[in-house]
Amino acid sequence: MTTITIYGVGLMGGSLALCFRGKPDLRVVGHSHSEASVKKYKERGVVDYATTSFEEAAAEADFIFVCVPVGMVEDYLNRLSKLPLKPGCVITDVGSTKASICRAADAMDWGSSYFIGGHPMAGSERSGVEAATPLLYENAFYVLTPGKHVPESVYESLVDLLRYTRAQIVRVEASQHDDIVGAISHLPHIIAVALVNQVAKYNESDPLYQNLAAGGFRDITRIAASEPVIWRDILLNNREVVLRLLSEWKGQMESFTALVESGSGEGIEEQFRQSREFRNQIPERRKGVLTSLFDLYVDVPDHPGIIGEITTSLGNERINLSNIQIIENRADVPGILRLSFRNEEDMDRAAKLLKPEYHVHA
Ligand SMILES: NC(=O)C1=CN([C@@H]2O[C@H](COP(=O)(O)OP(=O)(O)OC[C@H]3O[C@@H](n4cnc5c(N)ncnc54)[C@H](O)[C@@H]3O)[C@@H](O)[C@H]2O)C=CC1
Ligand SMILES: O=C(O)C(=O)Cc1ccc(O)cc1
Repeated sequence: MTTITIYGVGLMGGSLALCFRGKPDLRVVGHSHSEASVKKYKERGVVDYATTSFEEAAAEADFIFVCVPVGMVEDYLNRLSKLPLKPGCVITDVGSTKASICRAADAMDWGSSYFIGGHPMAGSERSGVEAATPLLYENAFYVLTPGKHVPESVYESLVDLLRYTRAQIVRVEASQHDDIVGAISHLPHIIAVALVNQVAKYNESDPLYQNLAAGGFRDITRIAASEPVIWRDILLNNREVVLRLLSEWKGQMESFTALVESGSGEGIEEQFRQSREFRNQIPERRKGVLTSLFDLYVDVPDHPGIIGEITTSLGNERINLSNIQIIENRADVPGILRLSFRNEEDMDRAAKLLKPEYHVHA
């Protein structure tokens, strides 16, 4: 029997627990500092056993996943390194930043256990065990940052266990990871939050802003609804990278200001041409760090009952929808329905089913 212990059974830890739970010869133990959470983990059946005792949770573990906010990871690792862990125990984390966590872990005395940094590059703006799903990591990249002292066989044992997530493992150096994730995840979260807060201010004097904010605005600001504590820790932990990126971002904004000020239509077009080219090269159907849902867009004529017809025909074929949204529903334009699925197979089946009757696009 292999015991897997998860500290912090929230969105990420809970989703890992659901990937491992019930698999042959695996036992999942959850830890929380609060009694109420331990009760919840048990009631929801995400773990085989749950406890508030830090020591008891670690005692029999073969693998330990630390899934708490980034600002607490170092403290958890420090406490773990001082416990009599099972020889050969592999400790990993899921923190969104890697350089400072790995630096701190490298300086700890792990005895006969090993630390390997981890970051599953999938998630959502939701949080807590209530949002956990075993499908979270499917098709996503999962970064591992093993230090030099970690034997290959130990690294492989973690990779082997992570098969259950159906994620694609990538080995990256910790500081390179932080540079990349800073640009594709941390900066976008700041931009989304700043944009939403800017519009929220205008909305105070004219509520029409909120009413008209739909479609593209919702798309690029979904992540502005992310958990504040998690993001406070990420941005403060990746401080230097984030500050450099923000300074370069200011430069980007200044260039745009200059183009608009000088009326340079050609310059503006060129910016859009460049971004379109790079944007179109990004693979569409792999889950990235900013979760790409499996979405279909269906043009729907404006007649009563149409949405019911579509959802009923999907239901009859047992195709699960994860979300549904009417993007445009004015009298003068056809409506667009966005159907979101949890995986590619459901999306493809839905497209096949709906195509004969409706105009369906990705
Ligand atoms: N949210 C996301 O989409 C992603 C998050 N991560 C990383 O995963 C880790 C966990 O994040 P989530 O599962 O999203 O968060 P969450 O809020 O859903 O879960 C956090 C867990 O940590 C526990 N915890 C222990 N001490 C805590 C404290 N003092 N304050 C708050 N929570 C405490 C909570 O009880 C909870 O079980 C973070 O390090 C985050 O950077 C990594 C990839 C994606
Ligand atoms: O909601 C989204 O798309 C995210 O960006 C989720 C996310 C949050 C933090 C990470 O370190 C990785 C992924």
